[in-house]
Amino acid sequence: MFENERPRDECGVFGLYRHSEAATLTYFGLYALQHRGQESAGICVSRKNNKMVSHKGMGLVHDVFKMEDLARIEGGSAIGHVRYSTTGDSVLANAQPFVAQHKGRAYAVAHNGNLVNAHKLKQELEESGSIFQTTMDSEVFLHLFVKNLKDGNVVRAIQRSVAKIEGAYSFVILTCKGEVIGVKDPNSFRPLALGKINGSYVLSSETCAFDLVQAEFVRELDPGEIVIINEDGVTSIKADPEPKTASLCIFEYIYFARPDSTIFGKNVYQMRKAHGKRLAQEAPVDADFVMPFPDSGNYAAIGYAEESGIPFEMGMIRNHYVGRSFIQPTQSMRDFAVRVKLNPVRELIRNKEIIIIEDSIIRGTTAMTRVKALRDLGAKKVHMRISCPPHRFPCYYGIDFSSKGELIAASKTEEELTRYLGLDTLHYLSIEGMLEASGVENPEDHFCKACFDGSYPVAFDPAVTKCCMG
Ligand SMILES: O=P(O)(O)OC[C@H]1O[C@H](OP(=O)(O)OP(=O)(O)O)[C@H](O)[C@@H]1O
Ligand SMILES: NC(=O)CC[C@H](N)C(=O)O
Ligand code: SF4
Repeated sequence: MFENERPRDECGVFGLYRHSEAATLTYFGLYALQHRGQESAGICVSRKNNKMVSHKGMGLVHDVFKMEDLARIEGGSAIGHVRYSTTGDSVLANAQPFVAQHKGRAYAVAHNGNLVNAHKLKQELEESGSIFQTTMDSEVFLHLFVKNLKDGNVVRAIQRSVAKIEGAYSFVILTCKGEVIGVKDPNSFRPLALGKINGSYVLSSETCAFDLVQAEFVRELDPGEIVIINEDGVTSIKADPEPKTASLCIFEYIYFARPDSTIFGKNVYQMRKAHGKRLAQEAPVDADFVMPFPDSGNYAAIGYAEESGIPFEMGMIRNHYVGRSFIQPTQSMRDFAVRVKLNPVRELIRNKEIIIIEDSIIRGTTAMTRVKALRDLGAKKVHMRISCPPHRFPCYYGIDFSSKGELIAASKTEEELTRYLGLDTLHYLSIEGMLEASGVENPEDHFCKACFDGSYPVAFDPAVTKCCMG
């Protein structure tokens, strides 16, 4: 894991029920979700006679799809996926949607999340004769699904299959009849929303994709809900019994989701700003200006500046032609990659006291090299404030930092980190501050925050690694 030693983005899913431009709109949907996965992209479209066509490739959405690819698969219902791997290698065979044929019928699934018992289930399935085509956790679901499809009842087969899997899943499923089905795990780790477009329905990881395709937001799926979109409209089947406590990934707000999206009932921009305001209350310090490490730090920095009354400056400029995460094999190349991404505005920095707002520190590469750059330009004092608590524990639910050794805050105290990063002062947002500023009732029963406090909502086998399915 962690070749680039940075948190990797995670997957985005999109689905659209019967539309003359289903493939093109799904392409635009994936474009809007690109920040969730930059490894591979794919679209799968239903056809008459229980068939499907798909187009998948490694890389970014605009590299994978040419206009002629979309024209070739246009029409029907469509589902799409942008991937960043959490289980299984980054190879074309693992690009999603994953498609399977069963008794002359095709089914496809696009998955955001991570199944913590996939390894065990795969062993059981192989014992009973299943042959796997990929090394992804997501494939296990489709094997269970076809095994449970004996009487041809798709919804019952989904219900029986989700009863077996554990962990995080927001699935978008396409059946050979063109039905589009959304499924959310009972903990609701990852977002998934329903929208309406020209009398048809659409599903997306984030609402920013609805804005792009001009769909109207209807609602988010509930924990454990299955939504079936077909010629009868939308049918919802609630989990039985209904889940009591959700564990929505709070790190979606801090880093992953786009600020123009509304997830889990709250706008991401406003949540980040509220975290920044709280950070200003918890860790005030005097300075000439507040500046973010863009992009994800921008919104908490606005909140910090507003609350503290200290001016806001964009002291560091982000190169927009570099992705969020990019794999570099050596430390010197990683340092170079961060230099490409973030460059200081030198005229602003000399002799100034600065407060940097950063959304998170994972390995510390960004903070280390960019603080040094500010020092080299003559900054008088450099304070850093982080708009989330220290990352001390790995994530097993769909974010790819699954090894404690890579998390710099797992082995260093705040004081040690201050020295290591060359800062005058460093403060993280407290766990209580993060939860209280979120503005939800009973946040302890609402969010997953396991990477900060180690209280994991779903049990997992720590021996299971990213490559355990190979
Ligand atoms: O401590 P590190 O290992 O350097 O990781 C943390 C950095 O990585 C992320 O930036 P990223 O480029 O992924 O996304 P962004 O442009 O949305 O901030 C995050 O916002 C931090 O800046
Ligand atoms: N980040 C994700 O949501 C990844 C989905 C799935 N576990 C995969 O590795 O493809
Ligand atoms: S462990 Fe952290 S990143 Fe993973 S789901 Fe929980 S809050 Fe999100």
